[in-house]
Amino acid sequence: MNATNEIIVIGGGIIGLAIAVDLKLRGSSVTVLSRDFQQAASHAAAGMLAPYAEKIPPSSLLDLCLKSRWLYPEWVRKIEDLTGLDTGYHPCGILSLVYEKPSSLDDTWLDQESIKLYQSDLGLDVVGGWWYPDDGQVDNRKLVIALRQAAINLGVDLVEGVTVKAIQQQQHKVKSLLTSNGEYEAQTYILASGSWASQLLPIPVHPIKGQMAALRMPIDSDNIPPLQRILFGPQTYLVPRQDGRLIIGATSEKVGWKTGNTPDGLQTLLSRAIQLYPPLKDWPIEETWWGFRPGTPDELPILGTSSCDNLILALGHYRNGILLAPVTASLIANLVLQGKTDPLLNQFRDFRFSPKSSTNPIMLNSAAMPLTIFNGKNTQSELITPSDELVIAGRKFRSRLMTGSGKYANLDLMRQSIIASGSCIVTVAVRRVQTKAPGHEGLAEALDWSKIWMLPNTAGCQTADEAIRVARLGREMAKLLGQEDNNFIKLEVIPDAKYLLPDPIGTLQAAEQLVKEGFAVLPYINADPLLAKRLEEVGCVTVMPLGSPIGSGQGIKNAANIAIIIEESKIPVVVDAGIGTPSEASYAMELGADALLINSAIALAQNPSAMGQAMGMATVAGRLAYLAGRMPIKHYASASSPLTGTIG
Ligand SMILES: Cc1cc2nc3c(=O)[nH]c(=O)nc-3n(C[C@H](O)[C@H](O)[C@H](O)COP(=O)(O)OP(=O)(O)OC[C@H]3O[C@@H](n4cnc5c(N)ncnc54)[C@H](O)[C@@H]3O)c2cc1C
Ligand SMILES: CC(=O)[C@@H](O)[C@H](O)COP(=O)(O)O
Repeated sequence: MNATNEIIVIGGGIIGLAIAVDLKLRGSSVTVLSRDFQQAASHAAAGMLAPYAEKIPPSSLLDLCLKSRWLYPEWVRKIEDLTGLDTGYHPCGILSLVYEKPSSLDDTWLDQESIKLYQSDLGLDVVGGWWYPDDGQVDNRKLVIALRQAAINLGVDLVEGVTVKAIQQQQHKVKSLLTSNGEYEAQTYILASGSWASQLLPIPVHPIKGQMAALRMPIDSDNIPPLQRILFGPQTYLVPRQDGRLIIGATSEKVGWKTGNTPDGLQTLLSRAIQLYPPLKDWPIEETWWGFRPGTPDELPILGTSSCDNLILALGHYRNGILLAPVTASLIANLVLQGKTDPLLNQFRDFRFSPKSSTNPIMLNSAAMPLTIFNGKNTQSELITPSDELVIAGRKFRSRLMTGSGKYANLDLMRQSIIASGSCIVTVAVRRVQTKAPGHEGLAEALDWSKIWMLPNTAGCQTADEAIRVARLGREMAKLLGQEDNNFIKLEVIPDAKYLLPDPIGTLQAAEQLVKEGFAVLPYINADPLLAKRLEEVGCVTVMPLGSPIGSGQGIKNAANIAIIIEESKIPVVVDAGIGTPSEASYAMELGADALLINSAIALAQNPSAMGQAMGMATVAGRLAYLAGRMPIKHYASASSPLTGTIG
């Protein structure tokens, strides 16, 4: 165990380093743990400080960006003074160029003739644009080097080449960090690990790849290069550095963690650049590279406190992390040291992705809802209101029915049945896919995983250790299918082959470990309210009590205990296993379950696709009935028609 620190920052990109320097300057003791400086987006970026050229509409994000741009000159001067190093800060202005004239023009618009006065030799397609004198650039590579040096000079403990493998939590607090360099403890932790944050916590941050290139600009007899201002065109920008390099950016690709420059990426990049400014076609290429922008579903950063009392989040800066570094550092340092959330941070809190929040939902496209027409209306799409979506670990799902993928006669039937059910979460047995067990060959290819959220499960594991190992494989499996940020695991620890009843102790042990490793754990349990509570306390994101043994079709045999779990749980309750008919599905939902998981009843029906649809409808019906509130039960009858005014 490393000595107890006051503050540990996870991630040594521009955001982590800027925060560490700010905290250290205010007297805190700070450690930064970071894996790889070269892999950081901060190294890959173009370094534009461009709130206007980026056309960020009036919003909290624009306010944040403008404040940061305003802080920039003073901030870089401080870093340069601390280190004697240049940061390449250059408020050179940005010329924003378009190929199509906008429909409404104000008096800042520059037409083709006027724009030539700002820059000659522009591409013939350029019809005009705008001049933003206050936007500018910093040389992000130089800046990060200077920030690292500043951190070292100030006495920040900068530990590089170390990977944080897990954030260990207990009772809503981070207890310690498991790293490739042993265990670290601190009073406060700041997560600033950019695109990789979702590997440690269930946070909706994902990589958006950008490919880049640098050319060497020629110079004239006075040593002046042809470009001195940034040119910001459609899907491309040219950033002339003061040392004569021209940075060309950037592609924007949702390809997960696929590294490397590609022929297609570079061709796109260079042809867009030549279209904007043709003379560069003859300039020598100096370097090509790529990086991962930390994207979020609403393209806003995630800043502020988290569900763990001593963990602060500073990530998801997407396209503007270089620009946003000074303001992020200042607001986060205030939050850590004074415990106050600045109103500027309000729109950026992580709880906007949580159940009670109505803004900016994370939408996962559901599989097609069953087209069931009653009175000419599509009942399902009308009846599920956006505010009634199922939310698990901050992720929203349109359907409350989860389905299994086993026991179908063939994969086509499985696919049709799942689509008919409207389910958008499908559980897959990791072990059976890995071993290509009968019915599981080709399963990965059979479903459209861009529409369906995979719920890997640890079926076939008899002990906690086995389940932990298989869960890790599950996470890799989801990644291979393009779900990089999928850290969900349906935890099954089942030593009993006859009734397939789960082992409560093994389940709790495995859940504790998997939560520490950053999994969103959905444990399958017997309907035991105390166990459900313990699992909630260790950080599971749902509990999944069984209705009756898996595959038995006996229905809901333990309604009283399930009702207690529902009453006591703060996390979603998913009734899993044993449901045999739509009426049983509806009953579980009427009890107040948040969701259901059904496999055998659909797969083994004579017409699985029709049964899938029926189960989907029953889930919706039960949910609506629960929300509507049932009538009271009475001992005696009470006539429906009025008794007054009856004849004779
Ligand atoms: C091609 C491209 C062009 C861009 N252009 C601009 C621009 O012009 N202007 C602008 O403002 N922004 C730009 N950006 C965005 C900007 O680069 C990012 O928003 C910003 O760098 C994010 O900084 P960060 O510190 O949060 O993340 P990063 O810079 O990615 O740093 C994260 C660090 O955390 C470390 N880490 C991750 N996981 C772990 C772990 N488990 N344990 C230990 N360490 C870990 C990583 O190794 C990395 O060093 C661009 C980005 C790209 C990719
Ligand atoms: C697929 C899966 O996870 C099952 O183990 C689950 O418990 C569903 O049970 P039924 O097959 O009884 O619906």
